[in-house]
Amino acid sequence: MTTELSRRRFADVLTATVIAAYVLVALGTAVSTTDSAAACSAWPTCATDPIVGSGTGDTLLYWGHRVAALVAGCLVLASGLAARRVAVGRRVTALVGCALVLFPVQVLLGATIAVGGPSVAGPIHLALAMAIFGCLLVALVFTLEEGTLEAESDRLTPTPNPSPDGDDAGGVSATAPQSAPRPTGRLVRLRRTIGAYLTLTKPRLMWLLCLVALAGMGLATLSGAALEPATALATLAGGVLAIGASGTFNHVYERDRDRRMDRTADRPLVHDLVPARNAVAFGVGLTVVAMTVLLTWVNALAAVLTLAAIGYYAVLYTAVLKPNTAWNTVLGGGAGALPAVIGWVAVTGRVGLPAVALAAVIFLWTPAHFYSLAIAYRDDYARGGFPMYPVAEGVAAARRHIAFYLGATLLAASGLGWVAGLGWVYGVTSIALGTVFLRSVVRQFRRPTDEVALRSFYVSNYYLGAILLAIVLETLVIGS
Ligand code: HEM
Ligand SMILES: CC(C)=CCC/C(C)=C/CC/C(C)=C/COP(=O)(O)OP(=O)(O)O
Repeated sequence: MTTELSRRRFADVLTATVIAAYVLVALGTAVSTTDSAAACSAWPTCATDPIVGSGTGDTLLYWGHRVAALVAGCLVLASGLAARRVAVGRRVTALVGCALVLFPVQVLLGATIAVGGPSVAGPIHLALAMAIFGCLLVALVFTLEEGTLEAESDRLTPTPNPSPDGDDAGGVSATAPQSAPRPTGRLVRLRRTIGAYLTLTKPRLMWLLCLVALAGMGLATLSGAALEPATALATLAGGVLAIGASGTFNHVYERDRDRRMDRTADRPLVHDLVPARNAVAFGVGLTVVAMTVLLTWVNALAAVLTLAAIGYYAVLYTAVLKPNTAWNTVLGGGAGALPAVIGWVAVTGRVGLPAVALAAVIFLWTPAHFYSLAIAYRDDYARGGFPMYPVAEGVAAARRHIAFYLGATLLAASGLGWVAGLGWVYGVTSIALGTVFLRSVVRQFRRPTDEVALRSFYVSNYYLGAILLAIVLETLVIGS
């Protein structure tokens, strides 16, 4: 009991340390991409009065970074001391020990940068900060796992949409849907058919994917290119049509498996609300209109990349990866990452590094986003015959991967801020929502229920939505 309690306390301290280390990375990136470092050229205090000196948000960032470094340093020390007292295992002790050794080196590097040391110190400082965060996060995951695994089987609740007869994973569902009764009125029928076609386009995915493309366009303006409103509108319109097309092809290909899954059993093709042949024609039509819009009002490269994205989602992900490998989500993430590059290309006509950095953030975020949902719906995916990661490798392995991909996403998002030169709006948003995302994932270990996993899924969307909005704000609203 006492051991349990002290291990739990250790996990609390380590969670706080991981959050502090993340805040430090994100603040450090924001400091180096703003002019705030110029306001202070001494260490550990500034030569001038920091507040009276400028009083800007940039100065607050700068001081925030120093204070966060102090707090994080104390917490790393506290974690190191606690690891010696609590029976946490050698892996955890070694990882916390690494962070403890690296931290003073990092402080010295920081001081060197503050007093105007060599420019190579900056990237090394960022890399070391990421290494410290990585060590602490992995240590936290191992610690939390020790407390989670025993309780696992008792505490995982049934999937959110359990079939009425409690059909087991892997079996063909006894809940195969009946075709819905046909409505009689013509207007009702028309409304229902339009609704069915709309559902085929997967409209719920569109807001976030449009934000990805808009952020890509915003980043391009930082490189000096001008964004015409007509280009932005045409790119988004082409993107929405393309997502609609690929979503439609996905519905057609998966209609038999969708029938077996509770979450998808009400889809239009399952109920023959739209004949498969008409759906294919609809998808082809949307693709043609998307290409026409992009070729007429944007540029050829944006059109080619959009066609590649449709092929990626509809063929590579849906037909090849999803039914055949547990790596489907990781490899499939490229489809969702492409709109970042498409947005940038729409403005500049070529591919650029910040766009690739944004694409990397989306790519790494995708497993952290989807595995939580796949945990909650694991039985359903098993019924559909899909080897999603939690189905193929188990919930514990999936949860561990969520934490690692989350860490990689947070670091990649800081790298994006650095590469693109984003400022304090992006920095503060990343810190606030990144912390919420981190806490929601830690909660999955503490309370391993499907409800908590689902909540984490939604938080992943808010996190990405918020940092994309911050990029749009900073580049297209404040910066314009
Ligand atoms: C392999 C990659 C991905 C997989 C397997 C995946 C899977 C899913 C699934 C199964 C849903 C629930 C859909 C529904 O019930 O209608 C969903 C919802 C969603 N996904 Fe993803 N996703 C992926 C990538 C992405 C990407 C790249 C984005 C955007 C950048 C995205 C944004 C969303 C949004 C906004 C929702 C809607 C959440 C809501 O209902 O409010 N997803 N995802
Ligand atoms: C510009 C362009 C065309 C971009 C394509 C972007 C895109 C649609 C990304 C993929 C998102 C995705 C795989 C969602 C659903 O997964 P799922 O199909 O496995 O979900 P399901 O189980 O609900 O069918």
